Amino acid sequence: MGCGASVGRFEEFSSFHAQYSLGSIPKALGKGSYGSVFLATARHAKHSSFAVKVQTARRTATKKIEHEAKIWKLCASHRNVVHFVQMCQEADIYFMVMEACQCSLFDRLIDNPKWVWDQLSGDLHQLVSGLQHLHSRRVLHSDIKAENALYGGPDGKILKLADFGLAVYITPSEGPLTRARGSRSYMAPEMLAGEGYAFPADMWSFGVLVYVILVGQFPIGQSRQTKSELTRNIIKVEKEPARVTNLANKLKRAIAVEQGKLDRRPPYSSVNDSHRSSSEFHRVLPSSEGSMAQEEVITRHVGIQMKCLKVVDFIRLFLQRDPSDRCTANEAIQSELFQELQYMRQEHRATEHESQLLIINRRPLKRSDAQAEPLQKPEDLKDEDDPPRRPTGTPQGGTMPGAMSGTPQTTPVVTAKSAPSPRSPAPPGDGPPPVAPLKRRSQTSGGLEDAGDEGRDKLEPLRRRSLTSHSLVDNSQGMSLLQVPQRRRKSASSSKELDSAQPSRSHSDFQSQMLMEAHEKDLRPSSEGHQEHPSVSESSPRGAKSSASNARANAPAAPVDAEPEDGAPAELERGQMTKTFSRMSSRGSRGARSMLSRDFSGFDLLHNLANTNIRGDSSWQLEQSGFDASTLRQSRSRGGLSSAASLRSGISGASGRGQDDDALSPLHRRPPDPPRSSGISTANHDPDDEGPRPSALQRRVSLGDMESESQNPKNLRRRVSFDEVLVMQHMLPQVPNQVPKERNEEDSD
Ligand SMILES: Nc1ncnc2c1ncn2[C@@H]1O[C@H](COP(=O)(O)OP(=O)(O)OP(=O)(O)O)[C@@H](O)[C@H]1O
Repeated sequence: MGCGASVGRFEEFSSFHAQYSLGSIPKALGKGSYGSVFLATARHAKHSSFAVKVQTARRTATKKIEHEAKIWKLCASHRNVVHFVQMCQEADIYFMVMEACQCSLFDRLIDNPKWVWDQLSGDLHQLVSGLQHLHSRRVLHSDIKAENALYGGPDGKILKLADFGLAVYITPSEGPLTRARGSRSYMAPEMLAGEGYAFPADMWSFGVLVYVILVGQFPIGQSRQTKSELTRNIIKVEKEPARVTNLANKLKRAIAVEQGKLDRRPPYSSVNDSHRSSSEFHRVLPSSEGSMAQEEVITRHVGIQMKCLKVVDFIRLFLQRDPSDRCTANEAIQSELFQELQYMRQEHRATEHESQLLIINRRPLKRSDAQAEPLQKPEDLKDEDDPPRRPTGTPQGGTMPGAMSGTPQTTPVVTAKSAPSPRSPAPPGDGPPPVAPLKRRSQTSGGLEDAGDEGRDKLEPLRRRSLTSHSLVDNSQGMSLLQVPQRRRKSASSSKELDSAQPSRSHSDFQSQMLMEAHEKDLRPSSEGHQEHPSVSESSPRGAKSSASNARANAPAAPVDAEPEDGAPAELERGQMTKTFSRMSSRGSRGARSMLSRDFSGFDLLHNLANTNIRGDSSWQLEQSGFDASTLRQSRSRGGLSSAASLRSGISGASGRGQDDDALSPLHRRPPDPPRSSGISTANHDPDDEGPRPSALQRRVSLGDMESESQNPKNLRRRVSFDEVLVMQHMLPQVPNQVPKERNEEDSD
């Protein structure tokens, strides 16, 4: 049974303009496939701002609009779901009134891809909480992606799930859904393979989203592949995406190498002060005192890497090919990641050190990369042409909304990879502000009326449509994200933005525009966007619902996105602090060059690991299967100061236990006066470059350079260390990603 029937009919819609005002010039907040979102104010309470999604029945089927509102109402009563206010209708225009948010997660990723640890885990926790709520109400969102997570709440810090246009209410009596829907890059393999899907499909999409947040690219797919190629690549994932596996392995190896350096270095107390002050060891340190210990630097590296690994392991809970191996939202909320978050929030309070452990997605995310995915027809609209779902054998019932409320989350048998703790953390408090330089939309009480008074020149252009595609970055060449040249970004197309200079319009004018837009849309082929997913037909024709095993059997043995194996480990000289430091600063010359060739910070490390080979110390190169972070923890715990510090940063940067602020904080204090002449350019490369073009200085900064020239004062800058660059990241003004403010074209294959 389709979900449309299960949620009942809407009451008569009231008039929108009797209750709300769009202002003399409607202020656009965003534009989607089916309508535009504007800022509105309530007439009876001028200080109340709302967002209203305006859709025309000609553009979007009435049934779909009503279905979206019904599903939304079922699950809107949660802090991590955008609040649904009401639906209004005037003629054939529908006004979906909702809580106004400030920006989407996608906007945030593009505008400022920085994350600090507790903020990241807090945001992820909020997303999982929203999903948990949806699934507990038996609502499958079906379109989890960065564009559909909005920052809202009183201070814009609460992440909320939005856009229920593809959501489905799954009754207990219904079998898995079969029609693929959503954004292809986020679609679960079983969905694309036509194997039937349910709530685990949302969790796969969530895993993809977290990977995008962390790495800046999709776990599967390449930039120039067609939809059918992407579909095949997703379907033929063996157990989990190869990129995820490789990234985890590289992180483990890198951590082992760094830990090995700590074990090899002489005890801190044995370092001769004269040596420290006379050697380059002192000079390369970025702190004002110049007294940061080597182990602190390494400790910081390990801390970042351990955090990266934690998040990658978290992602692996969801990116499992077999839906029954995937973590449910209920299980995810109890994962180790969130347990630590809870500890930090309640007992430890993140220190400055921890909160400044930057996780930066430096990938030049581009909106032009994000392609609109032809979205699928909601389930309730395809009753006539869809095959019936397979019954599950569960008792009939639960077809009315009232039956949903008490229905627990009953996903198919899903097992988390790691046993969650029985202790369920309470939802964390609001995280730190998502981003400082976010382009926040005005939500002042004056609303649109004021906007009109202030002049139309100040109107914010229509928020570019933000849809995600299968192709953020071409990873096929195994290039570091830092090495991937940013393509030339197109300037914003004024024709695709709301003309901020258009004259003030009356309601009828506005209505006319909506009708014109609807007419234009109707003229386009496939304008409804409800067609069968082409890729589904290509890769898994309907009626030929291949099983997972069949789909995998048909796939080539090696994943297309498999990455090269890690390279041979580099040799590490024991007991020489300066050389160890230099080596530490340049793990693998290739990686170091890459790191230093751009503005660089903590999570660039992850990018580097994700895309290049790592060379480590052979004695510390652990077998993948034998590696265990807890083993490292135990081994380090025997080693005194360095051990404690490393563990505090590495493990407890996440866990927050045993923080040694004095030992760790100097690195993380932001220098008061940012020197601009650091020698490291933060400018983006020419988008058309074949590859990165580091400056002469940057080219010199390599492992060999640092070691061979380390005693020459003239070459001080050449010995810029990993961590110096880290700190420079703080010191230098941020170069915002230059993202074309253009609306994406829809894919057309
Ligand atoms: N409550 C809101 N507050 C602020 N902005 C919003 C709100 N809802 C939506 N937007 C903006 O409008 C854009 C389009 O909204 P929405 O995704 O609901 O439309 P859609 O037609 O369903 O889009 P899609 O093509 O993703 O299906 C969003 O990407 C977001 O930027």
